Amino acid sequence: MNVAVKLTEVAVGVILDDRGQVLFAQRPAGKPYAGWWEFPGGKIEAGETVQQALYRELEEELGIRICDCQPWITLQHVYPHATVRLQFCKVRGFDGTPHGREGQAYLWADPQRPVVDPILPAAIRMLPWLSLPELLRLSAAGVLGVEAWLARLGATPRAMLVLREPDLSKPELKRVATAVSAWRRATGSTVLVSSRHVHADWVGEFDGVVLTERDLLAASARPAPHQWVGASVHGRAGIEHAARLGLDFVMLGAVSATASHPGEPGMGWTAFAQLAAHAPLPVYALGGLASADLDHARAAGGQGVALLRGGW
Ligand SMILES: Nc1nc2c([nH]c(=O)n2[C@H]2C[C@H](O)[C@@H](COP(=O)(O)OP(=O)(O)OP(=O)(O)O)O2)c(=O)[nH]1
Repeated sequence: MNVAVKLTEVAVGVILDDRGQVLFAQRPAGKPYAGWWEFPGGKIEAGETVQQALYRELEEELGIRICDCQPWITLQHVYPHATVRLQFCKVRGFDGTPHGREGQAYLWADPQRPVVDPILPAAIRMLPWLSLPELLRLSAAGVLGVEAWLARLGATPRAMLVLREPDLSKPELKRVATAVSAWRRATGSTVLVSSRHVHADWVGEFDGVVLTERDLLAASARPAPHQWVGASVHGRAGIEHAARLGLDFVMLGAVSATASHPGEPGMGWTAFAQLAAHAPLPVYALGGLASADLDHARAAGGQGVALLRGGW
């Protein structure tokens, strides 16, 4: 027998300052999980949108009026007291100075070294995702030429890079991978390698892997022991499988027409938003984009943009 689960809808604000710190709030006495830390927010009332609920909650709790708020992650969590659907939004702009109007404690902290403890289980999942950049660069030696791309890479400061070169010969790949490893060490950058290359002996040092959609759908567990595991996907099935495996992000595309697939129009921002704004993990927009598209991606609930030609 199917028993319908009552879902409590919650709007949550991940409030960021200019230094990348986030605002944590302590749950007050009298509520479930009293004393635990969370991101500010609360239940969505009948007839409210997520943004309206968040505006109201943050004004009531913190005395701030938010003015820059975008959807980010949506996930469900089963607690003994309730099954909640949490819609986490990134808040980058607000008027007023946060102060605990209902007597709760608040604290700005670095999400990588939060000084608060314990943090609610559903909120703690956001912390590693908060260190993902908004701009993910895909290597472009195949499309720009090895020498031209390596020169541009050398002039690029610390970044997160995906090494993915389907069209290079083995010796070219080896040369590119050696140069990427040296750049990674020199800049303190993070390098992920496409799963199509991961077993090659030239691969060098790297920090994670990005699964092709085919490798993702064939996997039944998160590949170990990488720090970061992402996947390239084309739709809902890929997003859902990546979330089931506990991956860190997906790249979803193609959003716009790309030079590598001429004549294919891309899904467009509306279709991207329908998938990204409800995804339970960070989603990068991929395909025919430039850094100027970052605002579109943010507004559509994306983590940011993944750039191939447009990144160099
Ligand atoms: N605000 C917030 N709630 C979270 C987070 N993570 C998480 O699992 N939750 C859960 C805890 C609660 O079950 C639910 C939020 O409900 P709540 O009781 O705090 O909401 P509220 O402020 O509207 O409460 P109330 O006035 O109706 O009592 O979501 C988070 O980071 N922030």
